[in-house]
Amino acid sequence: MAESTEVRKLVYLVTGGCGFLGEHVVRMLLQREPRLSELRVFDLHLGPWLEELKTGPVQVTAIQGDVTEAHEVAAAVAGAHVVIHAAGLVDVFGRASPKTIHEVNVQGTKNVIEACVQTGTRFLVYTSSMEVVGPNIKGHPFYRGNEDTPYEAVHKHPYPCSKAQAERLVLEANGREVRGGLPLVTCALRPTGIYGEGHQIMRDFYHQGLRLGGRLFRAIPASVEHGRVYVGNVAWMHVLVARELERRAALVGGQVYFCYDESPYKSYEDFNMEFLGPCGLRLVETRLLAPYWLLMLLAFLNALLQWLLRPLLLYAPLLNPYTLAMANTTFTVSTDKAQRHFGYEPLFSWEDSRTRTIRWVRAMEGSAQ
Ligand SMILES: NC(=O)C1=CN([C@@H]2O[C@H](COP(=O)(O)OP(=O)(O)OC[C@H]3O[C@@H](n4cnc5c(N)ncnc54)[C@H](O)[C@@H]3O)[C@@H](O)[C@H]2O)C=CC1
Ligand SMILES: CC(C)[C@@H](O)CC[C@@H](C)[C@H]1CC[C@H]2[C@@H]3[C@H](O)CC4=CC(=O)CC[C@]4(C)[C@H]3CC[C@]12C
Repeated sequence: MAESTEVRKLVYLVTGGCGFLGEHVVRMLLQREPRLSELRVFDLHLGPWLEELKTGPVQVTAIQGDVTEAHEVAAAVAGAHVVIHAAGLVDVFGRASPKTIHEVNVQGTKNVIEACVQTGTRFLVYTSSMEVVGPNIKGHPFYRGNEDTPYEAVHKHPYPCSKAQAERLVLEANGREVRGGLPLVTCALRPTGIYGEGHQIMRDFYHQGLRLGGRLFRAIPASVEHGRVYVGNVAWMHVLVARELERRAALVGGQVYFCYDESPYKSYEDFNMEFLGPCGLRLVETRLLAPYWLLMLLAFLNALLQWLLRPLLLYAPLLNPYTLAMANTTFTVSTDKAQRHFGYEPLFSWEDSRTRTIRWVRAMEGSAQ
């Protein structure tokens, strides 16, 4: 960890800094980056919690802005030493149009890259995703794979397509000359399914279970492994790689890193029950009641209903053809690339991550009663 006596001279910008991951990155930077003089938090929707951060030694600058607006991005980037680009439209439930997803995730990332080049910011960390790799449209499993594991990364859904395009743009920008004549250094982090305090999908599962009398119904075989990672460890990897980008530019620049930790390899639903079970929910076995063909039918009916209702209201259930296919395809990673390249080790153990997440769900429980 950097010496606490270090001079505070660095300016960081976190785009999407008020999101689920973004907030944890902001808080982790304030706790573990002693060289910070200013932390800029750029987001379409600023959170009220930012105000409480303005009493410390670091200047926290809240910037309400849109990454699809190049001039707003350039104004936020100008003068920053490091940009952590976490802003994105994370939608696999049909809430946003493919066009909007592309505008935010791809054009928004282009705007961030160009802003770095035009204003002279040299270090860019992009929050990519496991989805850039898979699961692919053919449902091929990716079992304990790494950054070099061969895999046919073919996608049709707008979200993984946009993340793959954005990641490619970031990696291709590595080495571009920025204002002042020095090279841009970029890298991309690929978290698996992030969980932890503030995870909206976990909140949705919890509320669904409350509505169903404390029960959730299994849709996915326990044998299907799905990679998950605690949000605090994702935030920590961002802080660490941002710190090492300058010192290890030749090694880290232009690289991708899966982001995972010691969270156990389980099915998506069984993993969620690690937190929802201690909060009173139980997972009902439905093997005989809900064969896969019936789940697919229900998923397609949900998609049809969403389309029919769209002129009237947004109907966006957890179960749709894409989410069912994702959940039903094994995708787990096992790699030491981040450890070898910039010394990443999870900051939070599985036990600590689980305890913190359960505490958060229980706090929701209190607010739900
Ligand atoms: N949630 C997950 O399991 C995973 C997420 N990721 C990536 O992590 C990043 C953050 O994701 P989450 O925190 O889960 O999502 P989130 O939706 O909680 O956070 C995204 C943030 O970006 C902001 N944003 C959206 N459109 C914007 C725009 N046009 N201009 C400025 N800000 C905008 C939102 O207001 C929000 O605060 C995303 O890039 C996502 O692709 C990667 C792997 C897994
Ligand atoms: C209704 C049941 C079929 C239930 O099991 C569906 C679960 C489903 C909502 C999730 C299963 C896999 C998740 C995705 C995965 O973790 C990878 C992701 C990476 C990201 O960058 C964003 C989130 C997500 C797409 C994540 C979304 C929720 C699932 C599809």
